[in-house]
Amino acid sequence: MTDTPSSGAPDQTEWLTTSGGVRLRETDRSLKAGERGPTLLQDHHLREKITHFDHERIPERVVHARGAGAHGTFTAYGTAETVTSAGFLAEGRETPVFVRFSTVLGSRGSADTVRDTRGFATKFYTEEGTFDLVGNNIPVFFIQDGIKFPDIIHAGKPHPDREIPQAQSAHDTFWDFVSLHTEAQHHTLWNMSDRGIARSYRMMEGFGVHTFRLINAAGETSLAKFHWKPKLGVHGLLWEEAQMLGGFDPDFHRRDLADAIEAGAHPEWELGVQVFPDTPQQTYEGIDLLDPTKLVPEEIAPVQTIGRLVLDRNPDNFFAETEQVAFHVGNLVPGIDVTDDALMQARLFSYVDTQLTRLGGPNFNQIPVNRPHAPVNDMLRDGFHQDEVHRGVAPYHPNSLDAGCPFLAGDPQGAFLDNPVRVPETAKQREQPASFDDHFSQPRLFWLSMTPVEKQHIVAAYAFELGKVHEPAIRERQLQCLAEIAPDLCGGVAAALGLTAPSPKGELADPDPSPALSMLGGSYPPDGRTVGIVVGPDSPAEEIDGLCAALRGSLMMPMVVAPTAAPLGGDVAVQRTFSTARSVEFDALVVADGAAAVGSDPHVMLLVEEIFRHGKALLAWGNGVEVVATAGIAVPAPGVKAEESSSIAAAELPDLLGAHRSWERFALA
Ligand code: HEM
Repeated sequence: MTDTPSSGAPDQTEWLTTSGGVRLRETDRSLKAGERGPTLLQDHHLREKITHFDHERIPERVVHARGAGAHGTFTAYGTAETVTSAGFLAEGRETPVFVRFSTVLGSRGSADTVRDTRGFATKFYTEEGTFDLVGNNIPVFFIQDGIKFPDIIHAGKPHPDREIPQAQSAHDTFWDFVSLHTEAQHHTLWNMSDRGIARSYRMMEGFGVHTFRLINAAGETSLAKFHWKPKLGVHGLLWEEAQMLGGFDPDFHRRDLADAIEAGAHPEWELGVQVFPDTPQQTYEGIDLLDPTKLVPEEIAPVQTIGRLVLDRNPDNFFAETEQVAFHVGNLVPGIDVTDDALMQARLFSYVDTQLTRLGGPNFNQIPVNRPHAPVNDMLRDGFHQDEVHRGVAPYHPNSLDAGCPFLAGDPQGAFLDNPVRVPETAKQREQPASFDDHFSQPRLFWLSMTPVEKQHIVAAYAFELGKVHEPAIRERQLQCLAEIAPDLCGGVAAALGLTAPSPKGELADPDPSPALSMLGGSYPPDGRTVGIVVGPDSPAEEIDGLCAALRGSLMMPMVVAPTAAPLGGDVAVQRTFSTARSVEFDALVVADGAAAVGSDPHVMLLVEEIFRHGKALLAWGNGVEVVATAGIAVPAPGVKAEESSSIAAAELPDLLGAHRSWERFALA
């Protein structure tokens, strides 16, 4: 587990030096007049060390400040070649990538497991230049026009007077805005679902959100939406787990990503596209493709997979890579272009603008993680943090002094060609299409597509969030919005708040549910799942060792939980003691033979009880079964089993973890 740094040997030379390379014989004591001082201004090493430290921090991102990154490779299937000429999507082409996952609202040091949208930004270092797919784990957005971005973010961030609450949407200003600006209701509903509290970055879908324009080799265009589909399925935490993790392990997602990669359980996604004809209306089946608060159900526009992403390397240095990476929606390659989506258009301005401040000037593309892998010859010169030593005398075009170089490329040389999309003859206006006024039919589609347990979680999430809102008028206004989405949703939330549910003012839409929107169903590999193994002092060390090896062999991550940190039997490492373990770290718990010796230790009882309550797999063998019984849990129950041996437990776990939880247990409760 990555409690300690593990990213390899430092790359410094053997001797400690100044930044000028002069070797130092002392770094613990400053240069003083005599033993007792004062300290001398001439101490260059002291001044350099302190000055550099004083300037170590850069501004955090104005949004998405908290994140974690990883390197990997994208391999194209070639199935997109009919719709785009992008070279990196040609069959078999392998492209290095860097991905940064993030939360939106919290500061750099905020907890990972808060209820929020997650960023999913991918930098493809293609041979034709850098392509950034800067997406989220939710396919729709709060606003239809980028001019509203400062408004939604100001509303979601902590209140400006006291700078609280941190990384939360459960407060007055957020609900004030989304209940007034009702186009935000669809995205908000996704946030209130278990998508808002992802189990892991590895278990999230990703979406480009906007509609892009693709151009193929023949110059034909189509419209498309990008989707990332995780190999491990889409899973959430329970709200109680998310809150507990905020205290027990605020770095839960960051740790999970790094640990899984280190354990060889490399996270994987398939990239897919929904492709639509590029018609003048830019609609599909009545859905406006330029409205980023709307999705196109997969049932009417299937996602066609076009490649595979594998993340297999942790960054060596968080600041250099994860913190300094600079994504930009305008980083496009030939074959992929933007559309007139007014949200996307504002983003084209915002990212570089903010990075000029965040990364200290205009040369941030020279930072290693941002450097294109394609050759660069850009005639951009000088400025803060200029690392290049440009040769020649003529950084202008045209010129005759540098032999006319650099040349402009044409079509056959792989230039990015601006697609000659027709701009309608029209007046300048601050307006939008009438279809953008429909704010409730798609949230209703989402609600109708949920399973009963997902609906239960959504009602509970609204009840929690609105329960934290102090202003009664805001709660009531939000309840009215819920009434426009679904009276049963509104009724459930109103009952939990002790309020009367209002009736809808508008007519309810009648969309066909989209089962693809549900997170439930399917069975997935157990890669990188953590399994706690509770042992007693006399548990069979060799067997425990074998169990750990078997779990690691199936890419799971065992953690032995023992009364003390002393290695079991002298050489089986213990990762958690009873007092440092908490159930929320584990996807499953195995109680080993020999554990009965600990009797009804309150930590172990709590561990077993929470694992059961949270619907996680709970296995025991030998007298470990007595521990489960002492905790008051009947064996067997769905996902709770007494096994004959540790090897049977190891064999059963992948299946039990495949569905993430024993959902039947919630129905029983
Ligand atoms: C569909 C809508 C949007 C999505 C999917 C999205 C996604 C993201 C993601 C994933 C990041 C984190 C990038 C990273 O990891 O470094 C980010 C950062 C950011 N986004 Fe957006 N965003 C959206 C809308 C907007 C809009 C409308 C604006 C402004 C008009 C905006 C401005 C920013 C800014 C300023 C940052 C910080 C960038 C940095 O400092 O590097 N975003 N966004």
